Amino acid sequence: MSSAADDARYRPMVLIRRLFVEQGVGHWRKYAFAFVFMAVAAGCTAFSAYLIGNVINETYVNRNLPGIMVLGAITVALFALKGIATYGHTVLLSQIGNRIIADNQRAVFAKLLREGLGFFSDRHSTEFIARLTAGANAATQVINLLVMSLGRDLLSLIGLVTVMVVQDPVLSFFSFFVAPPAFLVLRKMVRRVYKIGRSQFQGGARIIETLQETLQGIRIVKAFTLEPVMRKRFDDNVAQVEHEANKMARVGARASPLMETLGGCAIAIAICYGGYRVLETGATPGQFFSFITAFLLAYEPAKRLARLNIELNSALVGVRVLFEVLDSPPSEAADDDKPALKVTERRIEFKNVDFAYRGEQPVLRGMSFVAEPGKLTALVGPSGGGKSTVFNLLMRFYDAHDGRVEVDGQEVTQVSRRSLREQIAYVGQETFLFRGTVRENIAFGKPGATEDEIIAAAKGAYAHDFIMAFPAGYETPVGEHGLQLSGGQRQRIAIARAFIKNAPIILLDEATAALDSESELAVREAMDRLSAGRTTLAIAHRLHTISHADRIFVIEGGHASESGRHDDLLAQGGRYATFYRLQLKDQEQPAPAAAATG
Ligand SMILES: Nc1ncnc2c1ncn2[C@@H]1O[C@H](COP(=O)(O)OP(=O)(O)OP(=O)(O)O)[C@@H](O)[C@H]1O
Repeated sequence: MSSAADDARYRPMVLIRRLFVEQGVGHWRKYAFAFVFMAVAAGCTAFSAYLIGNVINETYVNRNLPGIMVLGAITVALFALKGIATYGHTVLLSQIGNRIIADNQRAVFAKLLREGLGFFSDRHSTEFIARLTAGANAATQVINLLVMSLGRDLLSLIGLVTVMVVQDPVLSFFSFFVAPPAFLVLRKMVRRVYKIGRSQFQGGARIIETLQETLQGIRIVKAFTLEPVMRKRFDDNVAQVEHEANKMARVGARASPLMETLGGCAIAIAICYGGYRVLETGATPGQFFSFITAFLLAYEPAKRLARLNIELNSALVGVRVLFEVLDSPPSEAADDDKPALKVTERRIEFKNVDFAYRGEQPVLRGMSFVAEPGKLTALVGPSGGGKSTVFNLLMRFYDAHDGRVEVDGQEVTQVSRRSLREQIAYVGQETFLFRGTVRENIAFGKPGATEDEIIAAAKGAYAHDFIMAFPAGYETPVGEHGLQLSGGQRQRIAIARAFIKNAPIILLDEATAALDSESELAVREAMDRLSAGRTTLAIAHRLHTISHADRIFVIEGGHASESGRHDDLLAQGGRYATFYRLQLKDQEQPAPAAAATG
């Protein structure tokens, strides 16, 4: 729910002012040209209404054929000019609109990249997609609505009303009596439209959410035959949006009967009183027809202007959402002005670190350990013990609440995030491959990498041979989630990506958990090569994968409860020894059983 302060910050007038000041003003030259074109088009419309009077008089009163011919020629010229002017302002406004959409999309995307991990774990990713698309479009819609209304409609109205007043001031006065009641009715509808617009927007966002979630989890959806469940979810969302859209249509159209009746009254007055003046007072029929033409032509722009508030309020829902995204302070504020991390020895140390993701629930409690330079240090322990959290703090996805996380004696919070992350190569549990080719995915580790570097990295990760076996080799597309590759192949491409980064610190998070023995062996060999000579911190669930580690820390309850080499820990007969025995037993049993750690 939005607070009262937020509501004040996002009042329609505030949003409109910000839109123009922050997004519209930069395009003022194009807007000025567009206004000139709109003024020309409006002038043509008004003048054509004025000319009708002359046409009628020349035809019926003066019976002047050459005069009628001239009027015909002028009409062609007028409409051609109007066509050119309409083309001009339409193209200009579209160009400005497209630029504003693009700028907003860039701004929202840049904002998202400045957010920390906490921001994303609290929200559903599709929320951003809905905001990115709907918000950016709504900004353009609002600006164009206002520009078109003030430019095209208001200028046309001013021109046509001028013609009406020139032709018959008294009749004009009587015809305008319908305006005040029409405005009163429309005012009442605006609030309701805004409310329905918000709920319509949220429904639309949920449709995108369900769609994206289903696509991302399509394997699970199919494997668990969840199609009916997903269809029901989708149907419910679509039905809600349809319901809101119908409601919006009803409310939006509710004014029509009254507006049309009032319009009919005004036209009837014009016809009766104007006809009476022609018949009884000798006014020229040209005047009368010109007035009626101007009146009828003014009817549409007047209706559009009267409904402007409704249209605006419906579009402002999206603008508010857009500004809410852009206004919130980034949770990972830029810190490039901090000194860069200077890696000398490559020593990592956690000193009595406390941390909680949420409120009072501590995840790390007095976590202390050292990863010695150039050595393999393993973190093992039960699921939820805090192993991945150690990585999160080391890469500064989150900051420790107490204690120190140091690299070569420098506290990580005192150096810039960029310089810290540049020194770390990370291979995660889930291998994420970006849309693109194998080559591009490896090169993400080092933008601008040469062909030789890419091949060397792939060879280092034992990936070169299988990549070359693909018909397209390094140019093989790997799809949005790398679906065409096996788990082991994806892992090795991820390791190649870490290889090419050539960072002094390596973080490996349970990279072999999902692999069969053969793939696991290949990936382990690749990881061993990657680790050689670098400081490596590895999270492992299957203890045999790190039995050769230089030092193993058992992480339990948010701190390191035991540490030592594999053999020493076994000899100690503590928690590590228990885990190890349990895992051995699991492996001996034919039925799959849950590993004791993780
Ligand atoms: N983003 C988050 N927000 C809130 N709580 C979190 C978040 N990430 C992890 N936690 C919680 O922190 C605790 C430690 O999680 P962590 O992922 O560090 O454990 P782990 O030892 O790596 O577990 P696993 O072996 O299962 O991967 C868990 O209780 C988990 O629920």
